[in-house]
Amino acid sequence: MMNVDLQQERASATIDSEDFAQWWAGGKTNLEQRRSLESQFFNDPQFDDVIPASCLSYKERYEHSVARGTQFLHKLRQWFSEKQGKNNVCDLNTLQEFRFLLSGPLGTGLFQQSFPLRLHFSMFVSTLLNQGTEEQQRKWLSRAWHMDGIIGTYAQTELGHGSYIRGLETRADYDAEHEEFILNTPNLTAYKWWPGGLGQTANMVVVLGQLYVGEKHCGLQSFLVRIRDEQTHEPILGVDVGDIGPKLGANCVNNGYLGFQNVRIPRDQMLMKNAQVTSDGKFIQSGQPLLLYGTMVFVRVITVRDVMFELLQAGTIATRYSAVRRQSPIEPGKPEPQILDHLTQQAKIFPQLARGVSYRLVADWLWQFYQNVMQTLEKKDSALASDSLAELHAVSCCLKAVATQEASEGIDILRKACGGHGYMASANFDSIYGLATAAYTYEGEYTVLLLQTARFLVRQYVDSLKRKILPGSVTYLRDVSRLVWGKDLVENCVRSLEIASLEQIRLAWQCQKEQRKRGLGVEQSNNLAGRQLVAAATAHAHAFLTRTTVRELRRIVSGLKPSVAGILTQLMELFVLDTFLRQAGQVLRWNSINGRQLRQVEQRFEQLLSKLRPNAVALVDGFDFHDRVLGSTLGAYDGRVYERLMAEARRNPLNQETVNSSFYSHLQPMMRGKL
Ligand SMILES: CCCCCCCCCCCCC/C=C/C(=O)SCCNC(=O)CCNC(=O)[C@H](O)C(C)(C)COP(=O)(O)OP(=O)(O)OC[C@H]1O[C@@H](n2cnc3c(N)ncnc32)[C@H](O)[C@@H]1OP(=O)(O)O
Ligand SMILES: Cc1cc2nc3c(=O)[nH]c(=O)nc-3n(C[C@H](O)[C@H](O)[C@H](O)COP(=O)(O)OP(=O)(O)OC[C@H]3O[C@@H](n4cnc5c(N)ncnc54)[C@H](O)[C@@H]3O)c2cc1C
Repeated sequence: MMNVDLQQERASATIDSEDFAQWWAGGKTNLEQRRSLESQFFNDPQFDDVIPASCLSYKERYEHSVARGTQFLHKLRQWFSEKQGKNNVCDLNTLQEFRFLLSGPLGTGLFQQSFPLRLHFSMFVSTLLNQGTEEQQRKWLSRAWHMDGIIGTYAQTELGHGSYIRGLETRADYDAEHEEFILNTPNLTAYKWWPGGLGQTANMVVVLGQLYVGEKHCGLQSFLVRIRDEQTHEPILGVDVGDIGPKLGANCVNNGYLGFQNVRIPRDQMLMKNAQVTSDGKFIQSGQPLLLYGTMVFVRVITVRDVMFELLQAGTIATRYSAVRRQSPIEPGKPEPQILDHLTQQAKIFPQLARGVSYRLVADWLWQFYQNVMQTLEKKDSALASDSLAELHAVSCCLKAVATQEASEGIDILRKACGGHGYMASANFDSIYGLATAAYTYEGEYTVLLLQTARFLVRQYVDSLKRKILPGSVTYLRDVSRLVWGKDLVENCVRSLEIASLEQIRLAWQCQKEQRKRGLGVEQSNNLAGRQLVAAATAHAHAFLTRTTVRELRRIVSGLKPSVAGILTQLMELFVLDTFLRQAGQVLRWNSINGRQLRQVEQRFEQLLSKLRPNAVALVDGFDFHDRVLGSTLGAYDGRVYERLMAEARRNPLNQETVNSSFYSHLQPMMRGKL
């Protein structure tokens, strides 16, 4: 039976959640296909949970995720190859599509704490694709794609170094006589530490190590290394491998450690698309060295989409729960309202929904931009390629940093918006938050990535002073006009964010110059200007996110059904106004905006909350998360929150006996003074 409040919400909404769901899924066919695929898995008893996953031990969780992961991949592959037909070869688009099935809603529905085979596709296969020569791809790619004797992962980070990649200590020495590389872990800090699936799952890795040919250091290169025997799965001689242990979240990923002692691999297992070692030991750098970092760029790009889903999963749970939960009369003597009617509750939840929708539009744009840059890189026009890569790096770094930070913060706001019940593991905010906050750190830590973007921004700012043509993402730096507060509030807000960004970049540049004038070197000056540089990259990200959201929505809006267009326009506006208000410190620092104008924004913000209120439940229904994807007692479609909370408590293994054995062994002796 459906909760009556949710029934009422759905009946009185002015948008059709099905229309929204079709747009969200990329069309009716896509939506139907996704639902049919999900039902094949979610209705299959072999994918049911007997015991709540949160009640399993760490080891049991791993074993469960491998058992389920292999069944999942087997079934999914069959479905995917039928769908792809003859096109079932591994290229960038196919990989992205498949990876999305693993880590998007379907994968999340089956693995709330992720699973260890994910890295094989997102990082191992993508590295072969990006960094392997054609010959290497012929040898390895199809096998890897079909997991034919190969389960891979990406081993870059070490115990001692993660952010500063050039500091990695793993060594690969070329032995010309045997045409082999010899891999070594010279000390404890050189142990690989963190790679997902490395602990007990993977049998091959892409390893990043410092290449030496004789005495000559040839920089970091990537190597394909077998670490476990294909048949027995025992570690190869000289390989020391294991799992690093429980973490704050993502506890089924099987993150591992790895050390090498004189492990030999053939010469053709260095990935040689951009750099080669000839058989007689000549090192040739034939491509742009930075392409070695290509896998990281790829994952940063797709992470924006991953955290968008996590934020909206949490948003769906909090919205439905807030429509079911009744508490605290607004007027004395009146019935307790749905907590969603408290304006402050709307102000916690709706901006997160708006942010998620904005990330969706920006993630689509970013993926397109990534593909365009990849095509440019193939054209071998080195100047153009290097400019495009620099822009892609800068944009993807700040978007990944800010999106993961805001999504994690948003998920925690949504968790708190569910009061005490939000803290239950069965509400599922812990898993969702655990994954989102991991993304804040992995694939480039937040501050470290913002500093990368800031370098690019300062350079573009200096170019703007020289009146040079600027890349698309920063053309606004050419516009030095002051803010003219007009009728269009959205435009006022976006423009003031752009001005704040421009001025903050200018300030960061001035700080660097001041330090240089004091006689400090470039690096020390950058370090001392660090706070301003991070503020500049953050301000740029906000300006870019708002401008891109507005532009992308306007580009597509005419092709949408009026009710979908209407709610998306409200959400876009809410996102822009919310960003402006949250960044008010920066905005007011760099723009002349008076109290009346600020109040105008606040009033419109509050008005938008009221406008969205009647459609909130229909909107989150439109994201079309299956109950299994939400995995939450608070967020299920039928709204039977209290029944589910109680049923889940009763399923808890502790409640399977009326008296636990610890009573006889400890409590009773304590009470009888017999300890
Ligand atoms: C079921 C559903 C579940 C979903 C969720 C599941 C979660 C669990 C599983 C998730 C899987 C996670 C997988 C994670 C994997 C990893 O984390 S892999 C390791 C990633 N590591 C990093 O990202 C390290 C970050 N550090 C760096 O990238 C770099 O070291 C640096 C910070 C960028 C600095 O590099 P350095 O070599 O020191 O170079 P610099 O001297 O600073 O820069 C030189 C110039 O190069 C430019 N540059 C740097 N990187 C790139 C690049 N990638 N592309 C292009 N250009 C680059 C840099 O800007 C410099 O340019 P100039 O300013 O012009 O000199
Ligand atoms: C869940 C998870 C999964 C992961 N999966 C993988 C994987 O599959 N493969 C893999 O190779 N790695 C993986 N990693 C490792 C991950 O990429 C690194 O942890 C990440 O890049 C951060 O590096 P670090 O741990 O060295 O942090 P640190 O760099 O030590 O960061 C600590 C602090 O130092 C600051 N700091 C560091 N450098 C600078 C600087 N230049 N300027 C200013 N401040 C600085 C940071 O801002 C931060 O506040 C994973 C990590 C996690 C958490």
